[in-house]
Amino acid sequence: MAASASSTTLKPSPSSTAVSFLRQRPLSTTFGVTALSYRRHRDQPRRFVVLSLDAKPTILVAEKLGEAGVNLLKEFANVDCSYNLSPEELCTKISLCDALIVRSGTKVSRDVFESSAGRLKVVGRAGVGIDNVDLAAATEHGCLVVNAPTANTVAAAEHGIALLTAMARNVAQADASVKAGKWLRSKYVGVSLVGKTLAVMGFGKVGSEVARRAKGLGMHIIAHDPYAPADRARAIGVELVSFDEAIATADFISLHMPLTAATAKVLNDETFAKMKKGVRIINVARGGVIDEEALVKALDAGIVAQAALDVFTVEPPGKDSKLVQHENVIATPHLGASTMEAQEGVAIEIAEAVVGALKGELAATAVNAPMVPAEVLTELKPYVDLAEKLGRLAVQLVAGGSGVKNVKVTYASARAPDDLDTRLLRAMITKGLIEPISSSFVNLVNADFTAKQRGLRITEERVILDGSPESPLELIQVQIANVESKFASAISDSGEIKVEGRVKDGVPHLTKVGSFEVDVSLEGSIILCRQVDQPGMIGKVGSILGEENVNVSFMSVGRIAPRNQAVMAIGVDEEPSKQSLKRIGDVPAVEEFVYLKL
Ligand SMILES: NC(=O)C1=CN([C@@H]2O[C@H](COP(=O)(O)OP(=O)(O)OC[C@H]3O[C@@H](n4cnc5c(N)ncnc54)[C@H](O)[C@@H]3O)[C@@H](O)[C@H]2O)C=CC1
Ligand SMILES: O=C(O)C(=O)COP(=O)(O)O
Repeated sequence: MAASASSTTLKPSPSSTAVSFLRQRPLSTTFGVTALSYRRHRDQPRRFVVLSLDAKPTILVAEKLGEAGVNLLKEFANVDCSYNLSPEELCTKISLCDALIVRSGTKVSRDVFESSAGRLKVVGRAGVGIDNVDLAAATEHGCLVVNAPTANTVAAAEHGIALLTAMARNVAQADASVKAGKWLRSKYVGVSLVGKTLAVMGFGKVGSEVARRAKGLGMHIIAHDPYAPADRARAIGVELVSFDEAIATADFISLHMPLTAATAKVLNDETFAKMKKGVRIINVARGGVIDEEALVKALDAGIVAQAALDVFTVEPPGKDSKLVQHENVIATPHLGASTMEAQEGVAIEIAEAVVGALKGELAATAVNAPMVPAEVLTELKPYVDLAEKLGRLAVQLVAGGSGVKNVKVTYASARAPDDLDTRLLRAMITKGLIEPISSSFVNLVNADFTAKQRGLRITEERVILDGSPESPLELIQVQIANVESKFASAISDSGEIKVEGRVKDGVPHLTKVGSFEVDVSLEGSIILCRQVDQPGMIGKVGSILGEENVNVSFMSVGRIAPRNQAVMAIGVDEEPSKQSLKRIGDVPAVEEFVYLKL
């Protein structure tokens, strides 16, 4: 066995699949005709008439975009700026366009991709969130989606601070009352910010900029972000704390996490009840992170004294929305990114990305998966699944606050290094490591870029096995160094979180956790339990899950020695309830356990 080690360069490779992906449809066939129309004479069959022939592509800009960006687009393409299109009008126009640029106000639905009949090659989102673009449909139609993730960070942070200060001093309500001819000086006495505790929930690009600014206002800043490195927070004088501590001690809570399955309605009846009475809430992230009905109740009960909201679950919110109409709520119409400067920056960022993508260049901010040559994908498919799932498992084993910086991936294969392109596998491991903890979408095009942006260093090692290389890989191992684990048994003898997997009969399997051998197919989700090896454990845990009809797909026990420490891996098809997980934890022989979603 020989080992060769290498580091990822973290530079986009010009030979990336993105290039072949975009070039699958030759530009000349779609760019040759920029405007088609048909005339139908009463007695003649329908026929198409070419109105103009042009070598330039056509870009539809469907929402207001900064002038500098529009000018950049015009140097390369015919640009059609048509705002406020109805869904039907958008679908009609799109069949004549090679690229589309939108912000958050345009729904780029499956219908849009279907109506484009294959001509649309790039959708550019002039901003961060791409929840208004049907990514699955885009990918199915071979359309690349790019966004502009950094140019509006400061604008969003500044808007958060604007809402914080305006709320504390009742600026919006007082302004309305003066304009209504009133002079209510004692009604609008506010609260001071200096010395108050602000909890920043989500310490990413926007959250950390908010923290920096709020420190300048003399506030004490704490932050909750299970995945942010503590040293980055410490560097700007911010203490990372648990979710419960953050919400229980804060006078002000500012939300800056992405909307994910884990953050949806994270502020709800239960969590409002844990807050300090009179807390004030700011939301410039996504409306869906708050249970809006629960917020109205908390405002009525005085638990929440005031809320300042830029984003809503449904935008625009209904005119009779109790939340918007609440006297202690101030609201803005999703203005976080709306400064002249941010919009110019975003416009340039997105124009460059769209033009580059139309030219077939690598798109560093691509957010959907490009197509990989079919023959490569067929062979690698189960390993691709294995890679992503090992990444997802590994990152979920990290204890909050640890930060993930150094990941080592080992591929054991009998193939010569040149015969195994690991870029796709590395991208999928990166996707698995990053997606559960961020709003980033990771694919083959943007994996290295995203990892670098997050300070995540992925090193790869090839272990060359003897024998005939029938399958591309024998095993993949993912190790995360310098972190603590919420499941101590996942730490290997050498001190890293370690998971290892193989493909068996075309199905990815988890075969090692820490130093324990297990064997569980990576379908559904997994419960890992460490216990004292003894008879009856499988039955006990199985019957707890059985009682609530959770189907166990696989169970395996890896142990050090009979009647010694053992790790049991249980694959489950459905998500067990919190109560069942608690009951498993309460089984006397169970020393620790963790539930991991795949
Ligand atoms: N209102 C507006 O106009 C704008 C809104 N946004 C929104 O602001 C949010 C933040 O954007 P960025 O800072 O650019 O994203 P980011 O990806 O840089 O930061 C998000 C942070 O949230 C953390 N996080 C993930 N899960 C968490 C959890 N369960 N609890 C606490 N933290 C968690 C991540 O570790 C990451 O550090 C996004 O939702 C984005 O869509 C961004 C720009 C403008
Ligand atoms: O960039 C984001 O995520 C935003 O929420 C900004 O949206 P907008 O471009 O202003 O419609």
